[in-house]
Amino acid sequence: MNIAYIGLGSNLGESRSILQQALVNLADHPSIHQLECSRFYRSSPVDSSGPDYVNAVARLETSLSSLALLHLLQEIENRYGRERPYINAPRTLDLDILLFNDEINHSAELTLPHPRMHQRAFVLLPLQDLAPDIVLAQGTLDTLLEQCKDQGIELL
Ligand SMILES: Nc1nc2c(c(=O)[nH]1)N=C(CO)CN2
Repeated sequence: MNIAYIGLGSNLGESRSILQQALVNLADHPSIHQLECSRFYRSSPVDSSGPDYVNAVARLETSLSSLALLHLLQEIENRYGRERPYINAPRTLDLDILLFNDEINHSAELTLPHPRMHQRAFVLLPLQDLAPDIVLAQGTLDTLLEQCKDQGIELL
C-alpha cells in the first residue's frame, strides 16, 4: 500500500464546504483507505493575489500509483468547476500530491516531492497536524516553518 499526503486549497466559492466534500469524494473511492485530514486553515495568497485561501492536508493509503492518483485528483478538481485561466489563478479546488512514499519524480506531469511545499506555511502547518515528526529533504517542519513565518495563516 502506498502512503500519500495531499494538499487541499480553495479560494473561490464556498471553500470550506468544497474541501469537506472533496474529502468525502476521496474517502468514497474504492482504492483509497485510511483517509485522515488536518485541521482547516485560512491563509493569505502566496505568489498570487485574490481572496484568502482555505487550506488543509490529508494523508491516505492507496493501491493507486502516483500518476493514477494525480489523475483522480484532477477529475475531482474538475467536478468543482476548476478552471485554469492563468498560473496561480483563484481556484474552487486545488488538490496537489505533496509526498508519495519516498518517491522522487520529475516527469512532465508530476514532480515529487511537491517542489514548493517546503516554502509554504499553508502546507507545512497542516502537515504538522498529521505528521509532526516528518523530515523533508530541506529540514524539519519547525525549521521550515520558521523560514516562512511572515506568511499569514490562522486556524479556522
Ligand atoms: N495561501 C495560499 N496561497 C496559494 C495557494 C494556496 O493553496 N494557499 N495555492 C496556490 C497555487 O497552487 C498559490 N498560492
